[in-house]
Amino acid sequence: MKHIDNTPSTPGKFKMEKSPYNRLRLHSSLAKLTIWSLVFLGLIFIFFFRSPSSSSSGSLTSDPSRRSLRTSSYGGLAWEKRIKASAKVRSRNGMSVLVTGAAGFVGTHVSSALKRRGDGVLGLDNFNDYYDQSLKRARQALLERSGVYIVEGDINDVTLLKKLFDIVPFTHVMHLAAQAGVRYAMENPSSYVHSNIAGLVSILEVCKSANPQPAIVWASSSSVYGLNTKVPFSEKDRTDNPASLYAATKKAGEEIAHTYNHIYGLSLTGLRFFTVYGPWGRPDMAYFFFTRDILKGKAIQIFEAPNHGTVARDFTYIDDIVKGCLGALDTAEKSTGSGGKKKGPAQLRVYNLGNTSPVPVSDLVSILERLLKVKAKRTIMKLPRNGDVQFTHANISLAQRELGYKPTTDLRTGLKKFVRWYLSYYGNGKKSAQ
Ligand SMILES: O=C(O)[C@H]1O[C@H](OP(=O)(O)OP(=O)(O)OC[C@H]2O[C@@H](n3ccc(=O)[nH]c3=O)[C@H](O)[C@@H]2O)[C@H](O)[C@@H](O)[C@H]1O
Repeated sequence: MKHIDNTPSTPGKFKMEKSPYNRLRLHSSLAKLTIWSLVFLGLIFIFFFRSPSSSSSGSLTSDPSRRSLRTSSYGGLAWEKRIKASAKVRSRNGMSVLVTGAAGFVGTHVSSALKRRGDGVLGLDNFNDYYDQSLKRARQALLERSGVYIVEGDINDVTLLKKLFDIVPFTHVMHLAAQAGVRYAMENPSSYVHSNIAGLVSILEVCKSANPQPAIVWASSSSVYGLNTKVPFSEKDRTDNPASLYAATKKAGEEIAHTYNHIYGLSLTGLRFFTVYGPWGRPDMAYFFFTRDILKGKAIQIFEAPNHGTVARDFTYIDDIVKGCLGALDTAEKSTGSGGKKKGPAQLRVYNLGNTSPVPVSDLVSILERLLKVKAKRTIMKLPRNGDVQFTHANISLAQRELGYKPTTDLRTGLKKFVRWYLSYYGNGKKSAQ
């Protein structure tokens, strides 16, 4: 091999680098260098794209249950300016409220109502893909037009939460971010633990250390009444028969709230929402996807309890729920702790926010048929054992007395408003919800 190496191909013209073999060697070394450089670059690329951004805690990316894999990026003067402007109180005695889950159904309505009356509002939402993200973006655009900024981030991102409290001394937190839906808990159980338990604890941890500590109002659920048979459901009833993991995480949230109130003097109010519906609603809820499917001519399943038992819900219209949320915020007393230490007893409350008139699901479908002027293709199905309960019915006397809560919208009136919104949003059923 050596002699070939040193033998010039053309006498007098020997140039090592021009030897075909050496060229080959050079090429092969270049190729190796390129391959190794590519491998190296690839590793750097993988490292950077898999590791959390420096400004995010990383808990979002490390949890496989989450469907919003975008890490939030935040910081900077412009960002802080937007936050301050959004949270600025514009009315006398107004409050500055951090609304978690602000791009959600209830979150959007509550944020907008608070802003309208001059309170300062800052939203927080992780825009996960549990349902159509474009609907969440449309709600965000709606809020932006009224001056509410939504910070994109996860409630488990404690670094972000602390930063928000550094920028704004929130007087109140309206904690609505959650993994909703009773049936989806069978598909993705860890998402419920991530949002409804770990996320709640993150919020409370940051609130307990904040100075001043804010008062917290948060979303519990009618589902905590589980398999109870005594109706209407009262706050005094036991809540240890959950029928779904969703319900169990909301019940756990109520116990966690008790602990933070007891140890740290946080003022905490849990609101047990009863099947909230209305414009800008959640596409995973029956009234919403029934509307979509009826318009498409697709069959819908109506659940029935054993022995042809009626399945019914105390459907509650969004505007009534918003009034209940504002009533809870307005009557919330201050937290008593400071520097992470309790200074005295603090308020701990829980309220039913329902409509007090349960309606069978089959009647809901009849109302939709009339409003949409389309006959539904009904299939009757046995109530599946996946978290659903047969009925819900709220006793709201406590909320009435203490929050001034008084629902005024019956299901027909509320669905009429929903259908009007649905048709204008999705364009007369031609473009339909996903
Ligand atoms: O109050 C709550 O705390 C919860 O309310 C809501 O749960 P639910 O009351 O179960 O609402 P939703 O799914 O709309 O089903 C409505 C009815 O349709 C029946 N239903 C449902 C689906 C179907 O295909 N057929 C059917 O008959 C079904 O059996 C039920 O009777 C929220 O989703 C939940 O996040 C939580 O906030």
